[in-house]
Amino acid sequence: MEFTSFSGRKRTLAGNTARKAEFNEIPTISLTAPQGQVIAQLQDACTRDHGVPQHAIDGVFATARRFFDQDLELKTAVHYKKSAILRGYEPIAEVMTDETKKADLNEAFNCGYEPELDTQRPDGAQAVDSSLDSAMQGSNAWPSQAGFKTGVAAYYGQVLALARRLMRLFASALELPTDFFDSVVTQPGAMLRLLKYPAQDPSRSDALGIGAHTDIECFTILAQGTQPALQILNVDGHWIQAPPVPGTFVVNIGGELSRLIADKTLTLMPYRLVDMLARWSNDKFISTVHRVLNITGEERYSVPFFFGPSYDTILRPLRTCVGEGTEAKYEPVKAGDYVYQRLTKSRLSKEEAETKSLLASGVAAA
Ligand SMILES: O=C(O)CCC(=O)C(=O)O
Ligand SMILES: [Fe+2]
Repeated sequence: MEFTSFSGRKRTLAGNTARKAEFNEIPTISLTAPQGQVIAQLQDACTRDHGVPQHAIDGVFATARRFFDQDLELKTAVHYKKSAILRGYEPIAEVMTDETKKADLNEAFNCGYEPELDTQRPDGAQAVDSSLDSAMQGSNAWPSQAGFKTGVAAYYGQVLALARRLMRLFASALELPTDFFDSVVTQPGAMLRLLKYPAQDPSRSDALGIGAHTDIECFTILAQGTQPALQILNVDGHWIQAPPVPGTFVVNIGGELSRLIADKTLTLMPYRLVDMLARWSNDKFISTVHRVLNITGEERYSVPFFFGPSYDTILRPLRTCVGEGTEAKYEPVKAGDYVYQRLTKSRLSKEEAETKSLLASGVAAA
């Protein structure tokens, strides 16, 4: 059995069931960065409160519940296929995250960065800078539900501030100045996703809430609800469970970092980083494969926040990750174009994708 990621990287699977693992059972990789500096900063970030108030976390889960509880008709008013950049509502079994398998057993809502959601926005910024040209240039599709945007915004602003803090740590871990990424995260490619997995028959282990995949952006800050269903592929090719720990987030991140978790408020999981950072770091940081299998017999909610640079950023292997016999493994790519291509692949048929790109380029309208 094998998993092939978007970039073509293959991982051998030792089996298809997940075993229970101790939370601190982690693969360890060593970061060759100035360890003292990185570790000190990580400790600082991990031992302080993660900074996201519990009421904002509770609020976004309550908002998600209210949204998903509505009639299908109200939800499909913001169906993602109506959006040029695939924002909005994804009904159950329409997205196929693992393109070789069946459609995902979840319903979801996606929204992206807007200055209005950003408590640290530059003064006066009202809208995303329209000169940030990329295939992901566009606006959110907000449902009419009262209080929806407010509930999402209260959480988005807080988790965004945490993500900017973490981005500085990654700069250090990549042997770059701490502020290296600051200018590309003022209007970041940052997508918040509300997810609801229905209760499924526990004997149906072939029905995946989300098929095996790697995330697209630089890292993901995941708030899990109460049901354990997330599984990650460890270095030996075994699926291990990643249960929710109250008061914590899961951050898809490199192994060494996860040693600092202890009982602190920021939970750094043994995931490696996700695809954009793999490209940027020239595979110094490799993305981790994960999936969701909700056989708890209960509904499950989760709220991932996918954080990456502004959509007009060109991702090319960083200078600290190439040279001296290390070739660049990836061609430069514009962040937003990369995200758009990835989202499209699991969401639209070939014909739909072609129509959308014609619309986006103005050809169909002409
Ligand atoms: O629901 C979860 O715990 C993870 C969701 C996920 O992996 C994703 O949306 O990419
Ligand atoms: Fe994911």
